[in-house]
Amino acid sequence: MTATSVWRVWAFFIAGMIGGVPVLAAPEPVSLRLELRGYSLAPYIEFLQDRTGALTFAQVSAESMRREYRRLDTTAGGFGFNQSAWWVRFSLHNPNPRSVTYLVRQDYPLIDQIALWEKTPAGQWRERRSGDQLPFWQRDIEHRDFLFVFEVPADSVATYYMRFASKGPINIGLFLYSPESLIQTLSVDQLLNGLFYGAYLVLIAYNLCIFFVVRDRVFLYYLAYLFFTVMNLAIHSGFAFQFLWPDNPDWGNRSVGVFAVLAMVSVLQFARSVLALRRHSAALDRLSRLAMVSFACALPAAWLLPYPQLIALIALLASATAVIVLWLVSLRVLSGDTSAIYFLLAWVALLVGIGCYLMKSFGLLPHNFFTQHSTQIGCLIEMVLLSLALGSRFRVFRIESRTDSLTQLFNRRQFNELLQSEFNRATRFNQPLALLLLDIDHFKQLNDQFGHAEGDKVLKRIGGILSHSVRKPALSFRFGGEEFAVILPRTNATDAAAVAERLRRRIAKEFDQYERITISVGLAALLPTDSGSIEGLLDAADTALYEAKAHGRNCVVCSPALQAV
Ligand SMILES: Nc1nc2c(ncn2[C@@H]2O[C@H](COP(=O)(O)OP(=O)(O)OP(=O)(O)O)[C@@H](O)[C@H]2O)c(=O)[nH]1
Repeated sequence: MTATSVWRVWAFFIAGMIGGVPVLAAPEPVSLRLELRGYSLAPYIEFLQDRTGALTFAQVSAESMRREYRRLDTTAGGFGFNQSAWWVRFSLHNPNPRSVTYLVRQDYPLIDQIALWEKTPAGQWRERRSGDQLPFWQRDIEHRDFLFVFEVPADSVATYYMRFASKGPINIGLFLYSPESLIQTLSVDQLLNGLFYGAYLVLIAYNLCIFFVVRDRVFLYYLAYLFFTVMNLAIHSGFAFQFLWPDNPDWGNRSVGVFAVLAMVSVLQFARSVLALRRHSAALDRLSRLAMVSFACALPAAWLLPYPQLIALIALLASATAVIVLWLVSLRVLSGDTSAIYFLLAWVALLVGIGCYLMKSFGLLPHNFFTQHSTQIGCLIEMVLLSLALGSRFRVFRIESRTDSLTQLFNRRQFNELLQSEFNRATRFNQPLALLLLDIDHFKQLNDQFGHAEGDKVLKRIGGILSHSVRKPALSFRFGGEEFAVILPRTNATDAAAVAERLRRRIAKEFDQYERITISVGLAALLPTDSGSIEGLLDAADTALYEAKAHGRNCVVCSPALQAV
């Protein structure tokens, strides 16, 4: 993700440019007869744009200004970035014979200043102030969103005014709740947020443990990206202000830029590392490093630039990061990198999540739980898939660590492990086990005459012949240098000798462009007994190979000590 939060802000910026279509007819008051649960006030709102931000409550509430108000006919008022203050007016009708209490929730928490005016029973206008520029404890109710409590007198219509002003984007999303319904909504909210952030904490703890075990830096980069992503989500949902820096509204505003940049730098570093760009493409690696350094240079902007310019810069960087990562990952997918496939799916999940959020902001999708939280859901899916990308990378490493890179046969390390396990199995089930050691004859001469590169080609071709000719349960290995090995489980000396002879002939026929390429084979077979050992088997095969060389090469020799078994 490139700073989820930034996309959210970007959404409001764009929504602000196209949203808020004015409708002239004044809206009806909201009737409080209803059991209101998260009831959107949007259809009941009138708004007034105060371009200089200088109008006073007395001015905007004057009868002469009545006609200046416009109706908001969208589900959320995205007014984007501007210098204006936005005045909002709505009325609540209480037809009941007693006063009732209701709450209004503003669901976008990054608004600098919110003020609310209501009439007291004595007929005076009373002002209440909130906003993320005030310390958290000054709120009516200490909640991450802005909550205002209203007491609507019996059998009356009460009108309320609100003023929104912010250096960031303005998004007005007002919802009405009865106290009971708010408690129900908040408890579901809490459960879902607990699950969501809990899942992140589990991912962080799990990957931290893995990092301590495997000590691979890619986990650190992943953890950094994970952490900065959670911080971005927490900042934009208001949790960070509520729980992390409730007394520091100034840092609250700057943190938007700081964590967005850190998330972008860390995702690029993670992509470089998990896709092993340095190994696969120096050009792509340089490009991603360049992007990282330029993004890191934007960090001081969080302190130096005015907020709207900062957000514009970050939105630009976020778009660049989205494209760069998509490009890097797609190129690696085309090269057949499995980790990159997971990475691509993860990135797509994130972009789809952001896309749904943007479409909701534009009114193209309905405002519901999924569209409201699609960015968070996209992020979570992204993080799980990135974890799988890491797992796939380790699978590749594991395969590489037991494979010989030139011949693609198992390497010596794997030989030791598999010989041990085949030996144990043969002992347990009292079955025969045979071992062939194959060595190319006069390979040094071939290297000297045709060069090392040609020697490598021969090794590769012999590796190919072995892997095609030796079928499971038999296993072939590059034992080292110009030497190969074949383990033949459940095979006695006679059958093993036949296999060895077949391989010798096959290789002798294979190469006609060089003078002649042949192999010598040492064979040892045993029926494991208490006295038998792996070392004994290996020594016997080695001695037999030595004898094959001594007998003029291009032949198979069975170890006399063991062949009778
Ligand atoms: N091209 C190439 N040569 C290798 C590789 N590993 C070992 N060699 C060469 O294999 C040759 C082995 O030489 P020697 O041990 O003298 O054996 P030889 O020439 O095959 O002689 P005999 O085994 O006695 O028939 C050396 O020249 C090594 O440099 C490799 O990965 N690639």
